[in-house]
This record gives sequence, structure tokens and C-alpha cells, in this order.
Amino acid sequence: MVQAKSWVLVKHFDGFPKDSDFAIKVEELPEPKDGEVLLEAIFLSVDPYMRLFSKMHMKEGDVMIGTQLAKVIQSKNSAFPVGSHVVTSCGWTTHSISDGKELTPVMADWPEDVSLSLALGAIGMPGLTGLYGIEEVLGLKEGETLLVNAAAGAVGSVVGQIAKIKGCKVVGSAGSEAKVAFLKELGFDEAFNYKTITSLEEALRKASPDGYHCFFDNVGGDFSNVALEQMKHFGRVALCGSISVYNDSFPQTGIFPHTTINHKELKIQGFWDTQWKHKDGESLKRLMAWCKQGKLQCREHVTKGFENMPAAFMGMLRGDNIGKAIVAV
Ligand SMILES: NC(=O)C1=CN([C@@H]2O[C@H](COP(=O)(O)OP(=O)(O)OC[C@H]3O[C@@H](n4cnc5c(N)ncnc54)[C@H](OP(=O)(O)O)[C@@H]3O)[C@@H](O)[C@H]2O)C=CC1
Ligand SMILES: C/C=C/C(C)=O
Repeated sequence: MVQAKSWVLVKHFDGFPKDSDFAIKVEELPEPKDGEVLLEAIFLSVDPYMRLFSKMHMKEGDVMIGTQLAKVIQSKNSAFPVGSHVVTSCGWTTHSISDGKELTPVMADWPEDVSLSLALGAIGMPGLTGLYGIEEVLGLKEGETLLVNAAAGAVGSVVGQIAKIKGCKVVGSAGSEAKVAFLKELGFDEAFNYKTITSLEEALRKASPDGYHCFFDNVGGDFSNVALEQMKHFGRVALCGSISVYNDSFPQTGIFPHTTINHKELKIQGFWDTQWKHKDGESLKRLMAWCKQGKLQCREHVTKGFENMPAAFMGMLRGDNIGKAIVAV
């Protein structure tokens, strides 16, 4: 018998999450049946979508949604032998039983010197999101100028680096001086701290006086409204996320940018990385190759201890992370 510890959502978040919204639940798991495996979490991911989707897809008392990198510790399913590693969306839990249908084995030949935690980050869902946003949504071309916000995070840091690989000028914004220094290290052409500038409009204009061909938007809200004004005619926008509004209790009202979009003939596309799932195998190989060649730095912000999941999650929403926020059990 194995004891599984899980973090449950005790109360729907109202504004920014707080400690009392979460509680630990412990349960005994049965032995796996034929066709099943017993999994043990090694790394867990904390992501912005957990805040967004909690209101849409969860009820109070549910285990917090989420993805983890797990090891098979008992197996009655020959497709997943003991000792193999999988990515699974079983939530914030230390142990789980699966019939294998929802498990994704980590890429074959995963190099020994690359942490498996990257399967939750740059060589996983956030990396794929950056890649698909650039190639499938924006169709970014050599010589173009790209703006990305939340640029020092999991998705943003991959976006900026891929844009540099493609021969583009990259401008990034992030929320601290340490993050700005990190973006410069990654090769961003221009980077600024959006929390300390006096005018976003001026910062964007100074970074690229001729405007932007492409905008990879992770933040939404006021930032997007200002940035849309700086797009070139026929500019393209990949609307990846809008983290600046996820903790709002009431929808924001404000500037309605439709005349700008119309006047500049902008193309704006919201997207999920899952749209291109059929390309994931090949795409992960490309991300891994860039990582091994040193063209893609895969920084992580690792919190130790399953008991610190809520703190890691809230820290990520606050902006504590440089690179991908991960919890190591
Ligand atoms: N469409 C898709 O398929 C996917 C979309 N996403 C979206 O991409 C975005 C980035 O996700 P991810 O890379 O995982 O997360 P990050 O690793 O970037 O972490 C979140 C970051 O958001 C920034 N942030 C928090 N609040 C604000 C705010 N009010 N204004 C501006 N920035 C803020 C913080 O950085 P800072 O210090 O710079 O403020 C924080 O570090 C999110 O919007 C997420 O929902 C993610 C994955 C898939
Ligand atoms: C899969 C992730 C989606 C968002 C919006 O974060």
C-alpha cells in the first residue's frame, strides 16, 4: 500500500490565492490492477493556467490540476516498465494510479546530462507553446522585430531565444532588474523592467522606434493596449495568455483597442499549444537539439518539497521565478 499526498482546492480563489485556499489530503492507494501502473512524482509544474482554469474546470475539494514528471514504480502495463518516466496531468499529488491512456512517455534517448524536469518546461509544454506561437501563429521571418512580455518566464524566455535563432530583433519586458540582466544574457537586443519605467509607450518606442512586426503576448490587459499602438501596419499578434488579469475578481474595463486593430490592419490570434499536438514529437527533438547546442538556455526556478506547492504556485504568480517554475519532490 502506498500513501498518496495531494493538495486540494479548499475554496475557490478570490483575487490572489492564499494559503487557506489549499489543504493536504492523504489517501491509501490500492495495488495497481492489470493494465495499470503506480506513479511517483519527481518534479511538478506550477503554471499560470492553474489559476485561470481553477474557475472554469474545478470545484472546491478537487485535487489541484497540473502536470508532473513521474517515475513508474509498479507496473502491470508492459508499455510502461518500472523505472520509466512519463509526463502526466494527474494534478498536485505525490502518487497516482494510471491505466496508461493519458501518459506521455518522455522522449526516447533523453540525454543523461539533461534534467528530466525540462520535460515540464523548455522541452515540454511551455517550450512547445513558444515554438508554435512563433512558427504557426506569427510566422516570424528573419529580420523582423518581435516584442515579448513576461519575457523571463517559461514561455517568454524560449520565445526570445527562438526569435534570435531565426535572426530577428527581440525586445523583452520583465518585472525585475535581475530578469532584465537574464534577458541580456540570453541575447535579447533590448530589455526593460516594466515595473520601474515611467512610460511603457516611451520604453517600447525607445526599444524599437520603427515599431514591431510581431508581438507575443503573455500578459494582456493594459500592457497589450499600449503595445498594440506600437505595432507596424499589418502587424501580427500571438495571444498566448493574459496573466495580468487572472487574479481579477471582476473583469476589467478600459481602453477598447478595436479602432487601432482596424486602422493598422492587425492580425491577432489566440491559441493553445495543443492545436499542433501532431507535431510535438518532432518539435521536442528540435528544442532538445537547440538545448544541447547551447542555443536554448533552459533556466529553472526550483522549489524543494511537495509541501511547498502552494508557495511555489503563488510565488510564480507574483513573479518570483526566472525561467520555468518547478517543484522538486
Ligand atoms: N496558450 C497556451 O497554450 C499557453 C499559454 N500560456 C500563457 O503564457 C503566459 C506565460 O506563462 P508561463 O511562461 O508558464 O509563466 P511564467 O514562467 O512567465 O510565470 C509567470 C510570470 O508572469 C509575470 N506576471 C505575473 N503577473 C503579471 C502582471 N500583472 N503583469 C505582467 N506580468 C506578470 C511574472 O513575471 P514578471 O516578473 O515579469 O512580472 C511571472 O514570473 C501566461 O499568460 C500563460 O497563461 C502558458 C502556456 C501555454
Ligand atoms: C495550457 C495553458 C494555457 C494558458 C492560457 O496558460
